[in-house]
Amino acid sequence: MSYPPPIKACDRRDSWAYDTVARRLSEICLKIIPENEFSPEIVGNLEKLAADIPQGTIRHLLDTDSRDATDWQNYIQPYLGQSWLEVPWFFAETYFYRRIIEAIDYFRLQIDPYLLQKKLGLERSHSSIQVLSQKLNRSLKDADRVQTIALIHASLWGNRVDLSLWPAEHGDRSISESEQEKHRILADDSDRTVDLLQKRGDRVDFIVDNAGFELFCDLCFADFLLTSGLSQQVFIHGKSHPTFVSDAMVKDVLDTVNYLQNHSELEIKRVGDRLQDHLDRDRLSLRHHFFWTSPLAWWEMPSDLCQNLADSNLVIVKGDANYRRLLGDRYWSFTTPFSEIIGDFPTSILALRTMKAELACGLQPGQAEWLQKEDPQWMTNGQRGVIQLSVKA
Ligand SMILES: O=P(O)(O)OC[C@@]1(O)O[C@H](CO)[C@@H](O)[C@@H]1O
Repeated sequence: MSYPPPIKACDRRDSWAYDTVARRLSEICLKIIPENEFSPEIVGNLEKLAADIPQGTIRHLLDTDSRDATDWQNYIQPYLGQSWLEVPWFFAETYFYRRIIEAIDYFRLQIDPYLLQKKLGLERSHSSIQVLSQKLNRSLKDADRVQTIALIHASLWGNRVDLSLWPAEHGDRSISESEQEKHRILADDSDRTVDLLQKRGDRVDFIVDNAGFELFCDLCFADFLLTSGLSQQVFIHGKSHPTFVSDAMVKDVLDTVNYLQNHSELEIKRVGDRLQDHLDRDRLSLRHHFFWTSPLAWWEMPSDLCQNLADSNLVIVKGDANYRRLLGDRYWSFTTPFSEIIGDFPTSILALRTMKAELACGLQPGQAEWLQKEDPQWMTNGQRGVIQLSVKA
């Protein structure tokens, strides 16, 4: 298969990619200093990293005893000596978050630098958690097509809250007016997804994205699948180390279930209790793999993970960074069909993504041009999304 070129920050100075590398990454790096109590040495490491972006050059990692060190040596080799702006944007970002792991000595100290943001993100989405909990508890009495689509949409719009973009202190961005939202879904395979789940939804895997409200929405969808009987087994795949500020790890899933279970409001507590029961009965299982923190495209997935996902009936991939990984973060034509890019994925795959980066696929002819006139920020302001399904026969 021939691939279009990868997005690079240096391609366009007015791009979101350029703004992310030239400005946002160093801001994200410096922001975690006051949010944690790091040693002077670690603070120095972070300040040096922030000062190095974007004019500095790519170098090998120093924490060479970490489990992912050999893989990262291979990832870095082709880009040694290039500037942060010249390398592919997806490499620059995943490498940046891995450089933070090095700077804070994460694998030895095990400090999640984004914990405060994750905690605030959950606590400040309280009203939306309350609304969705009530909807979920009621929906379980009649888990029909309409309810299933409602949970698909809730999982999609839960992605709109991304703490690397809208830090939790900016208030509750999670409330979604689902009915008025439909026109903001640029490609909607919800119905075909329900058809697939009703036929063969025994095992569903979520490649989750952000902790906080988005993870809560994904856990509600998982609970709905298991409690309704649509699925017998759900796997949640988290990141192997803190990354992209709010990306969820296994520990964040357990913390979220614990938060729900100990909530004073009964509707919320009921969701937490069911999720704990699913975990206790091994119907809900938690996994992580270093592939999900790598700079690799989905078609470079290691065989062990590929074989594991091949046993799933449907892999649900959440969020913008994971979507970028599915597309290899490349300049596909906006009308290239999603299934053409995803083609050989080991099983059926559903992407639920709000748009926060300048790439897209599977749109209708003329749709992108219309959107550009309607809203020049349509690809990056998180106000539109896609629900795209590629079915493995
Ligand atoms: O995966 P998420 O949380 O939906 O979004 C993450 C992300 O969109 O945030 C940055 C802003 O564009 C990008 O670098 C990255 O793709």
